[in-house]
Amino acid sequence: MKKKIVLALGGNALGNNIREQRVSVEHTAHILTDLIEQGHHVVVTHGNGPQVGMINLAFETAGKQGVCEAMPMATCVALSQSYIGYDLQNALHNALQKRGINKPIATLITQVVVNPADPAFLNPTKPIGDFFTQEAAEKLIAAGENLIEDSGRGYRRVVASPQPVDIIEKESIKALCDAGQIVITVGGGGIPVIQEDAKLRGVDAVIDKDWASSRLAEMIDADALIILTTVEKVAINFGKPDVKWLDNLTVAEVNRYIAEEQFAKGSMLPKIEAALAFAQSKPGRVSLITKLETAKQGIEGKTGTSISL
Ligand SMILES: NC(=O)OP(=O)(O)O
Repeated sequence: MKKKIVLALGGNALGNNIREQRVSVEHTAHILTDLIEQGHHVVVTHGNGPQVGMINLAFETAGKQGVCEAMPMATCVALSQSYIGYDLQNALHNALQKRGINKPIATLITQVVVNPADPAFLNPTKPIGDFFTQEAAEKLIAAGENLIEDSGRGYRRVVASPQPVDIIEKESIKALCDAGQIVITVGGGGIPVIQEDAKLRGVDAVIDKDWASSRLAEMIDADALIILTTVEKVAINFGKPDVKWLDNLTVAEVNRYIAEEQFAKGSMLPKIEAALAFAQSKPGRVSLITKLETAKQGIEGKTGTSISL
């Protein structure tokens, strides 16, 4: 069955730097083309953790040298949307052309409304940019910066990550989808903005792309939300001898595993919660968590971890 699918690309679909990204998006584009060739209507979203950190650091460094002013984080997210969107749009165009598929592709600069009273503004948790050694991190923390240890891989800067409340460009996304176009949107979770009287103002934050993708999937009435990550399936008792890889889950089962603290905070837990929110928003909606390489089999119900009511 042909489906309207919101597909959230993780870091492994993009790479961690400019060179890796160029190579990774070609591979990603061929897999997206497989889905498009099957007749699925694909809306692509993506993360930006490494990229937005790199952009922010570049402007901060240039600012310290008096070359230009430091760039506000909301503008750094906008730059990451356009730069990643360009690479994806270019690679997808080439992959589609190679198979003789003529389909318009549009990358949409997307603003996402957040609540200025969101407690996340008081507790930065979203890792961005490159990794630091403990020694380097301690110096930056002493200088007033926010860094945390990220999943045993080193220290990274962290910024606030409020919940997405609304997507300003949702009607444009719907119109492009309805016209049969491939849309790349809510890149990096969307540009975080707050509503002040009748105006929108960018704020210093990076929204979680899985949560923004879940909200988007609801708003455009998608059939499926696919969150791509580094593992083919979600597991409970992960890293233990009795590890169990999960196939098809109900909302109730997921809630039970969350209560048992089966999923790592800042890693699998936000993916599960975002997937759960979409799956329980309406009967018939399905969320799937899997790897980029197994997305096609996942849609066919052959692998991945799916969640439905
Ligand atoms: N914005 C966001 O969630 O990016 P990552 O997925 O790269 O962390």
